[in-house]
Amino acid sequence: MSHSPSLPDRPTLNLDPDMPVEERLVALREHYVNVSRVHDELSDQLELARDRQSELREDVTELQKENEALKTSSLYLATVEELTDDQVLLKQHGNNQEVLTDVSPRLYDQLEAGDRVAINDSFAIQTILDAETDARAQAMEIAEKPDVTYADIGGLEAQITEVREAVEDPLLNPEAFEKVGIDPPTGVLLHGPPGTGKTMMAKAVANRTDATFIKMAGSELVQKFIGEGARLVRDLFELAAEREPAIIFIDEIDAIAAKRTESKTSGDAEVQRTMMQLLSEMDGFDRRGDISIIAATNRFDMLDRAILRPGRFDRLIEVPEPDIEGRTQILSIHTRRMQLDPDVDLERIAGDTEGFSGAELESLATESGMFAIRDGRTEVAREDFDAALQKIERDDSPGTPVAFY
Ligand SMILES: Nc1ncnc2c1ncn2[C@@H]1O[C@H](COP(=O)(O)OP(=O)(O)OP(=O)(O)O)[C@@H](O)[C@H]1O
Repeated sequence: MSHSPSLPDRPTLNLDPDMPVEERLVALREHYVNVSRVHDELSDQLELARDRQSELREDVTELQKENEALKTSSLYLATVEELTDDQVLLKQHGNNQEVLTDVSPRLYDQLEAGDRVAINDSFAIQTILDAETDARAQAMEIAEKPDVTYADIGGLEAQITEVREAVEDPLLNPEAFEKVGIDPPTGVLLHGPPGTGKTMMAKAVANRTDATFIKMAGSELVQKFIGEGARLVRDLFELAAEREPAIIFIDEIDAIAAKRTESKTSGDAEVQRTMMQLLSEMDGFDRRGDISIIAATNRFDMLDRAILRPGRFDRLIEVPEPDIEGRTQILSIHTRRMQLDPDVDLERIAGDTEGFSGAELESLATESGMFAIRDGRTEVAREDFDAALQKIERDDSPGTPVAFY
């Protein structure tokens, strides 16, 4: 990289008042010549600097493009097998395909055989994965003790009771199951429309039992970590064993456990491998009560029945859209930190929001607060809820179904 050239010395002019006029004139001429030279040198330098600036701008644009590409495209994982003189031999995970690829000198210097890297469709290396950016860390959300409690969940009393029996009791009181001589359920499957509180329930059990909450999203396993699904599932169970007591929460399990389709693309094979790994982890799972598995889906109809066999997800709990009573409770939970004008009638609002999920009721409350803020008030009034409701209904229409179940 070029360094900035040093600046030319500033010419000095020493005019002795006693000098004859001619000599002063000569000195002035000389000074003029020097000043012009310095001016030319500085102009040259300025031009060089401008060139450099536009080069750097191009670099920035290039890097921004790379950055965008990195954010938007699907990435595949590969391991560096060997570094040749100026190329890198990679082995792609999942299909074990070997490819030789070019790399920039900057990346080349950082690479070592054995490194795990993310590559794009054209096998260009996008990033080197270090311990932190390793797929395991990215694919799992881990919380020591999530802060959601049962009191934060509205309208799901029966479901909460079932979850507590199936997950909490075996964790807190395993002897009871031993004494009675039954095995606790292996896995609990929560199914129902989006935004109805499934994730919240899993977090609340973890909170109650002081368990580590480890979440993995099925869709990410197959879309983002192509070729890594099976390994990540294995890692998930290993991590849970390290962090006992733990609750494994697999969201959108339908993404890895959908019924087999006719098409036989490699993507399907990869999904199958991920699901087989999950089934084998569950089958080999020694249910001692300190690790619980909860999965959730909005697409119960799509599930491969193999995952519902005894010893797998053998406890099904339906989490429906809230009824009017549930909606009232959810609204009161999400408005409990707000100052409500006495004319706000949550039951009436619940009556007007048939078909709303918990998540949608939460946004209704937030949206109402926004209307109050816009109006310069701290108290939220009935008309704010009316305006929010109108806005949400307008945004949803025409024809976008609220839930898809
Ligand atoms: N029953 C409920 N009580 C209170 N809040 C709720 C309820 N259901 C949903 N919410 C609100 O909606 C948000 C999303 O809910 P959650 O993530 O539990 O839904 P989910 O059923 O897991 O949805 P998805 O299927 O989309 O993953 C929560 O953070 C919460 O604020």
